[in-house]
Amino acid sequence: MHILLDGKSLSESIRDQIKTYVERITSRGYREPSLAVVLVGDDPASHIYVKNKRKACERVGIKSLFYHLPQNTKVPELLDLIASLNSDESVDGILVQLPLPQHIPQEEVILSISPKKDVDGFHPENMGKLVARIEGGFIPCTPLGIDLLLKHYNIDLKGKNVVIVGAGFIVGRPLALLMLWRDATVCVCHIHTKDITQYTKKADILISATGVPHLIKRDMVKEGAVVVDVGISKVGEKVLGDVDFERVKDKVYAITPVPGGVGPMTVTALLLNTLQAYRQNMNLKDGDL
Ligand SMILES: Nc1nc2c(c(=O)[nH]1)N[C@@H](CN(C=O)c1ccc(C(=O)N[C@@H](CCC(=O)O)C(=O)O)cc1)CN2
Repeated sequence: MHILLDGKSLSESIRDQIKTYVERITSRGYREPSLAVVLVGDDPASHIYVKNKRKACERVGIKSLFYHLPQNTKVPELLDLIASLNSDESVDGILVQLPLPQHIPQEEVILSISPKKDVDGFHPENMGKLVARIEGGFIPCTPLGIDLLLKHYNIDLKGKNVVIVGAGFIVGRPLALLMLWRDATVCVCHIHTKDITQYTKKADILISATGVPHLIKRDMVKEGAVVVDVGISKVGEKVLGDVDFERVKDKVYAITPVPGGVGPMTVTALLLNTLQAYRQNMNLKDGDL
């Protein structure tokens, strides 16, 4: 391995810059940016992610408003809350933590969030901008975090074979669109793909987002590839990624660790999206600050 793609340290440096920006803007009399975080139910992992997101907001001076609704919340109650957040001018971004309890239709909830406040980038208007390569929409946080990480380490994507394992709504599908936007040749493998190794072995850049611990073995990776691991699974006391890091690391040019790779970049991308929502809401232009 030549390079460890260190999302933790890149995140710290981006968050320092965000903090400086927020301090500067508030010292000039503007209000602080704000993010409303909505959590429905008691999924333990979601609780941890939400706690981390709120802590990250507070550290950079973004106000976080937290709405914790019970597991048996009725759909209209959640939609009413979102409607009131949509019309509250002091709220810049709205995030509904996924997954939602089974009785709540995810699509209906996502559609109810104002695209201007959709800092997760899941609303079809923002996904559409990703398809059409229109600047100014919100890019989903994990794909944006990966893009920033690859850019920071000067990993060029133009004409490269990017193979994504996992076609989920939060990572795989929007990431494929973003990689296409970066002029990569993109292949997406999913649960019905036969013999994924034939694809992964051809990847210049292999990105796995399945949540299956150690799915990606040494013989599935091309020599000198860049490997990005989005998976996080708890196995006993251990946190494992999708990639068998110890056996893969000396075969590749660059690889992300788990933890400390893509995870912190996801949260940092959320802070950047919230800042973007704030600047658009406050009508701030680049020259203003
Ligand atoms: N509304 C959303 N819901 C969900 C999203 C999302 O982007 N928006 N993504 C995932 C979970 N997720 C953020 O919500 C997330 C997962 C993991 C991490 C992270 O920092 N991981 C650490 C390891 C943490 C551990 O030890 O368990 C790391 O990789 O270093 C951040 C965010 C589903 N839901």
